[in-house]
Amino acid sequence: MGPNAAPSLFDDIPEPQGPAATPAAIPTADPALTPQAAAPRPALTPEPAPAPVARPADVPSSAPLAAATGYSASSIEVLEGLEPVRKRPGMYIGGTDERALHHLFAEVLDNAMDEAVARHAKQIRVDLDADGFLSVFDDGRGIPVDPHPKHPGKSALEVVMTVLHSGGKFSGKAYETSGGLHGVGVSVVNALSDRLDVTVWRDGFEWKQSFSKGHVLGPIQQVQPSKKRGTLIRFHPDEEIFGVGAAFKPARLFRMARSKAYLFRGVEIKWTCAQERITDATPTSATLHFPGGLADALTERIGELETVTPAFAGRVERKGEAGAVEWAVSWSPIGFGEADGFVSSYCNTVSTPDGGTHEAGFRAALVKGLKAYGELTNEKRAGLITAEDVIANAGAMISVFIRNPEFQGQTKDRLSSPEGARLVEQLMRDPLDHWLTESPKQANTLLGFVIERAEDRLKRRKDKEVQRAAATRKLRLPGKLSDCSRQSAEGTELFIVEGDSAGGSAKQARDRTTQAILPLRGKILNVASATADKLRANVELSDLALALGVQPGSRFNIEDLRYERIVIMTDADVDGAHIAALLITFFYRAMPETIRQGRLFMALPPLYRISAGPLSEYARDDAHRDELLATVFKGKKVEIGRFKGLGEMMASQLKETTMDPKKRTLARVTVPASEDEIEDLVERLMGKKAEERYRFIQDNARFVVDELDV
Ligand SMILES: Nc1ncnc2c1ncn2[C@@H]1O[C@H](COP(=O)(O)OP(=O)(O)OP(=O)(O)O)[C@@H](O)[C@H]1O
Ligand SMILES: [Mg+2]
Ligand SMILES: [Mg+2]
Repeated sequence: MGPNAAPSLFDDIPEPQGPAATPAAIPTADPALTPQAAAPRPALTPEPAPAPVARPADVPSSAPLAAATGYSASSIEVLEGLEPVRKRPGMYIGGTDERALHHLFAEVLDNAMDEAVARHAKQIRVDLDADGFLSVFDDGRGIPVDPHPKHPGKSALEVVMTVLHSGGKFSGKAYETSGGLHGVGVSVVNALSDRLDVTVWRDGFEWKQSFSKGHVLGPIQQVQPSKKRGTLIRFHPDEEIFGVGAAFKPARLFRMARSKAYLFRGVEIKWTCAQERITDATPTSATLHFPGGLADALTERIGELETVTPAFAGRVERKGEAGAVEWAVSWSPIGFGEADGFVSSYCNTVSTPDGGTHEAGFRAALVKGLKAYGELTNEKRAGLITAEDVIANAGAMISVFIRNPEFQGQTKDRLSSPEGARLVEQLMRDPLDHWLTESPKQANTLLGFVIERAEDRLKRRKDKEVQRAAATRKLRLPGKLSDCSRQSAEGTELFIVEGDSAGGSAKQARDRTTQAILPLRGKILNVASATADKLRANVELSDLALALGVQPGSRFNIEDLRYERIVIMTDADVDGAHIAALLITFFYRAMPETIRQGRLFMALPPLYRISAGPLSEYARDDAHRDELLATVFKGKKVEIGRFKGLGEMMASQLKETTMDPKKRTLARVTVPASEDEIEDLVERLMGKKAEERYRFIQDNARFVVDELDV
């Protein structure tokens, strides 16, 4: 950090919207985050001595070998039909967790979307019932029901549902640019459902067939004459695979359905969900239809965030052959929610969270376009720009339609067709050049912004080099910090304490080698509602960042952190809790990575000291006190002392109860583990809806999460 770093602190922390709120980032318990320290790893078992194996020289035929090891031709199994799917679901849906469970919906919805994109269906209906069954209907052509030429006695429908690699999307005759391509999707859903019913309307009739765990329950039924068209798949995931109680999450289904509607203007998705399944703000019914496509999706995502320029959005179809690109991108100086930027990409309406060639093409188009514009306008610094600089603060959505795409795996998390990059780069370049030259003012603003990112990056790199070179030299640290003597971060802790007197006790109680103390003197702000300007001006918070060796906001880098752990140590009273809540909020807003990586803790100082003669114990709260009185001190004449604050404790007491790693208990601050929950949390804490946030805080007014000894 340079000498005038302070004014640049906090300049890119998202501004909160709505009225003030206090505690935030009050995470829920997450057993996955229990530290390794608390649960020692099992010792490695010693290398096993090589098992005695008969050598070929000793045995003329392999028969005795087979007998000895039990491994012979009969050990090699061939799994029939859908058995492999049930035996190894991971290969088909990436696991059996919540994400995998929702992938079942993606498969069925993808098939319905393929009908829509091929312009045979206009409407899709998604419905989650009270009994946990999920239905997807589309008014497309309907899965063919006539007898299959290669599977006598079976309808095409049955083949599609029970035979892997059966489908109408291999040749490109029935579909042009489909998300489906393996002929696997819906058969996998069938294999992993304890019940699946298909209804098809076509050829003048309604048809029906049912399955369980991939097995057909009876031949296809011709139910009644009907003029309707379409396919309805209603299914229930098998608890044997996904675990007892596994159930679809309405919020997640809704989000998936909504993003599909954004990806193709020609479709309307009707959503309904049984009220009793809903635990959050997800609507029970909605019609999703977005004629504005990705441009609308981005607008919604950006909300009222300040952006550098109006969004750059467009859609281009390739002439003569199948292929199209649609995109929308905007840049935000303060980041998007908890991240600096994001790229959401899709191929043939299938979400590709791990990116791939289309994202590469997108980045290449932007970098080349901006550099070319820089040359045109004689801005030499444009030469510095890399893809990283262009993308860092961008919020981008990109959707491509290509024939025969290639993905990694059945869950299609990453697009690997080289054509993805070529297509996007080619089709985007002209519109980008036009957009830039059409409005030089906005183009210059954007170019300037991106160049700044590039210069920042270069400066950061240089700073880091300097920092390394001066590793042993004293860094510029706030005066009130009592640093520890160890140079590396490993095994070190920073205690943030409230007030000078507590700071004094903590200084005496600490282990100088590994424990540093930073007393906060003035009032810290209500960080949840303060503007970035106010945060910047707050000396206490600036000093905290300096002591930690990091820059808050988008330039935060967890590797800069000077300590392994950060411990908030405040008095065990209401004021202390308030300050702790403000600090957690600050970390959550300005350096959420510290929480995500489990580096932020709360100390748990005692409130009472109870003694009877030579016997003495500390109690953390009233309940703990009562428990001790009823057990350890039962029937004894006791003296109870209440600590008014940390500063009142003797250094030895503070050490013994709160700071000594061998005796104390710390609480780790965590955030909910799943992406969904984090998104929800961010939405509620940072979002525009004050009443939402208020309710959330009320529901979660506690922060001690995982108690653990570290
Ligand atoms: N809603 C639908 N409307 C019409 N045909 C469908 C529908 N759903 C499935 N099909 C037919 O069933 C075939 C098999 O579907 P399945 O999902 O198993 O594989 P796929 O979509 O071809 O490829 P992928 O494994 O990549 O999803 C499809 O290719 C299509 O011909
Ligand atoms: Mg499919
Ligand atoms: Mg199939």
